[in-house]
Amino acid sequence: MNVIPTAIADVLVLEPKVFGDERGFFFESYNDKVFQQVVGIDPHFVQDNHSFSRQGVLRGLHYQIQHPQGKLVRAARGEIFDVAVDLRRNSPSFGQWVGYVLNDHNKRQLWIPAGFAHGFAVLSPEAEVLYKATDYYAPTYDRTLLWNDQAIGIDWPLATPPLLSPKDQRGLPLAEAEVFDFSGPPLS
Ligand SMILES: Cc1cn([C@H]2C[C@H](O)[C@@H](COP(=O)(O)OP(=O)(O)O[C@H]3O[C@@H](C)C(=O)[C@@H](O)[C@H]3O)O2)c(=O)[nH]c1=O
Repeated sequence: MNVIPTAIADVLVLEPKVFGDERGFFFESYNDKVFQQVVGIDPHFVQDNHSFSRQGVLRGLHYQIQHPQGKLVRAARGEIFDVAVDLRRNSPSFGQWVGYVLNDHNKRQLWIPAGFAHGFAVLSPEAEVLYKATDYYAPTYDRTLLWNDQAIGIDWPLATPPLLSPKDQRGLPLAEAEVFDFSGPPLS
């Protein structure tokens, strides 16, 4: 497992070791012991999610203001630009974002602890995204941060306007969004 730090200390890119042979490939997409060693926390993942989207779809930026979820994200098919925005009010990186290309070739995973908004744009004709979450879906507390808020300034690699859900079209800019009152250490 190769661990790549990002500009936001608590967000990490994880690169699993892939074993290729004439049959194809094998890799451990999650190993609890290794995760604890490289990330330094003991997560309790309780939900696995799987979504399919077509090119140009953008999902996000989502967070739960109570029962915040840490997420371990990967693209099992296709390619996405995956983004985390720090919403921990007292964090030195509050309001900052990081974004990485995750695809079925690089097999990179993005670890996003609780306290962040998360979203992704689909760069390939189709993409299937799998992610683990450390808390359950809690629709009452589900919030959407506006994907193109100028104050955040995410540089989405999109040639045309994205396809958004009605909920995501109504996302709030950072200045109006509810944010988290903790700054860290990261909650899993
Ligand atoms: C997220 C979620 C949705 N749903 C249902 C509610 C709704 O009817 C349908 C579609 O929900 P959404 O439109 O919120 O799906 P989506 O836009 O894919 O939401 C997801 O986006 C990415 C970026 C995330 O980070 C996730 O945490 C989640 O918020 O699925 C669940 O049953 N469980 C869940 O955990």
